[in-house]
Amino acid sequence: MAEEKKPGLFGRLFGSKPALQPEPDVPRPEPDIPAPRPDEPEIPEPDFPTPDPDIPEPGPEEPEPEPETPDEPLIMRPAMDDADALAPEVEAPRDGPSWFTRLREGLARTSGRLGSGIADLFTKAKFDAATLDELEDLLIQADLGVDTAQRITQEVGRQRHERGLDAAGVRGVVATEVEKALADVAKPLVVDNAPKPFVILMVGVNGSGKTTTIGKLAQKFRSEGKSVWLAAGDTFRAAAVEQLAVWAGRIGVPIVKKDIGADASGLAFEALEKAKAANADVLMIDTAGRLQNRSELMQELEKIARVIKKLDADAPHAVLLVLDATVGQNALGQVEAFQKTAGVTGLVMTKLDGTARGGILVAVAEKFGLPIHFIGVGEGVVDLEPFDARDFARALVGLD
Ligand SMILES: Nc1nc2c(ncn2[C@@H]2O[C@H](COP(=O)(O)OP(=O)(O)OP(=O)(O)O)[C@@H](O)[C@H]2O)c(=O)[nH]1
Repeated sequence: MAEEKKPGLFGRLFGSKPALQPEPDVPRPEPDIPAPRPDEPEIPEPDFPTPDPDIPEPGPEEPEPEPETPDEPLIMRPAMDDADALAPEVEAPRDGPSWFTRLREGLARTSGRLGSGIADLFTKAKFDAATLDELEDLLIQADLGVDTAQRITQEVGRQRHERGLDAAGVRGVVATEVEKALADVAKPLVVDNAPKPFVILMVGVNGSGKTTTIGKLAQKFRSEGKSVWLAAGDTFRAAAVEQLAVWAGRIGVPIVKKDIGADASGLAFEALEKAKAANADVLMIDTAGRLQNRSELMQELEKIARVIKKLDADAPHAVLLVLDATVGQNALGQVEAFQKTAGVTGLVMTKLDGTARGGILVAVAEKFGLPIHFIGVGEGVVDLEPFDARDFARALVGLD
């Protein structure tokens, strides 16, 4: 019998259709880390000796770190350092389904449940107040939030009364109302280039998709011709550093990393120093996944932000909270906690393909009004795109 061919790392990162994630109640503590296959090119060996992990901790009360410390962080540079010389395999495929098609497919679980639920409402003898209550329940079950569900239901009731609505009409009203709710938060991430680099701090709970998102964004920036540096600030888990190094190697960008247990703020500081010296356009700093109720870990985030300000008073220029859509209502608590501690400036919602409750994005938008910059509907590099309110709203209810 022919052995089933497993997708390799390349397939997982850049093309193949991922298996849908289960819907966990809590964030998964240890996500799968893509491991390089033996037949794939090795990441280039560093030119630098392995540093002493005990780096001085720059802090506000402590002396400024010297520009050149003896314990240089490990910098892995890509074989090609030319922004135009992207390795061909990291180029996003130009053919294949459009983003909207992938978005629709990604949101199929949510739109399938909503769509069939709405269709069922029309099998009733009459569309009355009880039917509207059922519609409201459906919307709440899709995690759109009570306020939004009520508002949409009222609008459906009004339009049904005025002009009559069939199932498609109801889906249209839902899409329009969702789009209105999201219009103000759908904002692109603007990377401005003065002063360089634009520093992006990525935060979120374990397994939310931070590292993967950094890889996808780095690839995007590179394809726009920007020079990108990565900092492996998750100094708790060797696998996280390795995962980021795999992305860096494939995309062809330098990564700054230290041994496990090193101080994350010191690493961030040195990475910014190096990226500045290299005149990089963008520096993305990964951070350890943390539960929002672990105050000491949350304080570490504050420290990273504080320390890099010594080199650039405006850094980090963006603090992106990566939210896993499959955690449902937990996402609301995460935004609250990270907003307080890390000064979140924008959101990325991943794994919308792994849930039938993709409406959580609407609930988050309504409650916090934070910009939503990107959404993810799969593990592939093409499965993360800037957030568009109309596309999302239509895909959410299964409209073209
Ligand atoms: N289905 C699906 N999977 C995703 C998406 N985004 C990320 N993932 C997967 O989610 C898992 C966790 O992603 P990571 O990037 O490792 O998460 P992390 O936040 O860096 O995790 P920690 O290192 O534990 O903090 C990986 O298997 C990713 O491939 C998405 O949009 N859809």
